[in-house]
Amino acid sequence: MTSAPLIEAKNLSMHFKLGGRFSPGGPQVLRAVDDVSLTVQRGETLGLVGESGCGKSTLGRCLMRLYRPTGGTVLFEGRDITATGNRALRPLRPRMQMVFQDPASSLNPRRRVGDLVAEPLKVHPGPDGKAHSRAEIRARLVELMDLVGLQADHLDRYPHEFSGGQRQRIGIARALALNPALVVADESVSALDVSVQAQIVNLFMDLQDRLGITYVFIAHDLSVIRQMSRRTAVMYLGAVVETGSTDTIFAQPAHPYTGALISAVPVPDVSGARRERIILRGDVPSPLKPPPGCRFHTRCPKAQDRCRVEPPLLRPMTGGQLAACHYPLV
Ligand SMILES: Nc1ncnc2c1ncn2[C@@H]1O[C@H](COP(=O)(O)OP(=O)(O)OP(=O)(O)O)[C@@H](O)[C@H]1O
Repeated sequence: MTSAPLIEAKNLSMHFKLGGRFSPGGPQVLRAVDDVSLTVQRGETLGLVGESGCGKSTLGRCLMRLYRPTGGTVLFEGRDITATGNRALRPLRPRMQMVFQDPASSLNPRRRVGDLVAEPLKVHPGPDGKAHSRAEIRARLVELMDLVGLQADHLDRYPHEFSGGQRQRIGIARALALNPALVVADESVSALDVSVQAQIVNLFMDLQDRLGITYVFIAHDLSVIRQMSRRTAVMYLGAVVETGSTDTIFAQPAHPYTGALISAVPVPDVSGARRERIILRGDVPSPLKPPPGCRFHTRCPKAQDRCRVEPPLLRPMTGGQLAACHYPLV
């Protein structure tokens, strides 16, 4: 057994080139992900949290190599896959799967559930290199339905016959079809009602217990992140500003941005203490032109002169987490 992390990103960047020579502003570079390093151990969940547009989905897609990063490296099971071509990636594809936010748009409405869930099994051969037989596929479909809490007779129905939560179960069954080691769940419960959300979160956790799957769980909802993930990375404007144990980050946020996110939601505090609400001023700056120094300084209630010029590096805080801040909260 190797102790290498399942997935590791080192100084990962994804810069999109926008416009061209002839567009009004000329070519521009959008720094969706900027110098991010993180590791995810086998069988754990890393929560990725941050406001809309901070780069969570782009980072998830780089980790899965759906995007080829413009800088840095991605290691999957210890192997550098940063620049691996599509052909060489193909045998790895079954090992990493994505569950999206809106199952309605990712499931073709004209195909039966059985066909939708079977598709990955038809595209990819089994571990022995042979195509799956019809009997194998049927048996696997029944098994998958059971795993996600649906019934075998659901396989003959169409997606529109299901509720939002059930459709997400179908999306999860499809993602699990090939026994992935890594699942990147991108806002996978965000579109669901709160009670249904809880059921799907429980399903994700139950599947992790049973199958040992590793999750990168992307959400803007902190309570979902808190429930799901042992470790959390907080992103702001393309960068990770704080990362560490979820319990520590929620109990003692060090970065003022994390503090503001946590203070904005009614998260029960074990000590019974009321948190002071930290109000952020202004809007998130454009990733086309991130502020110099600390990229959060334009909105930070604690910003000082140094923050406007010197970019803070991630460094250990008293609670044990890492935070990129010159003047942390703790
Ligand atoms: N293919 C692309 N081309 C150009 N810009 C992109 C592309 N994909 C994302 N972006 C930009 O990159 C930034 C990060 O987007 P991303 O979707 O990763 O953020 P996010 O945190 O996942 O937000 P959301 O929760 O709203 O999806 C945004 O400014 C977005 O407009």
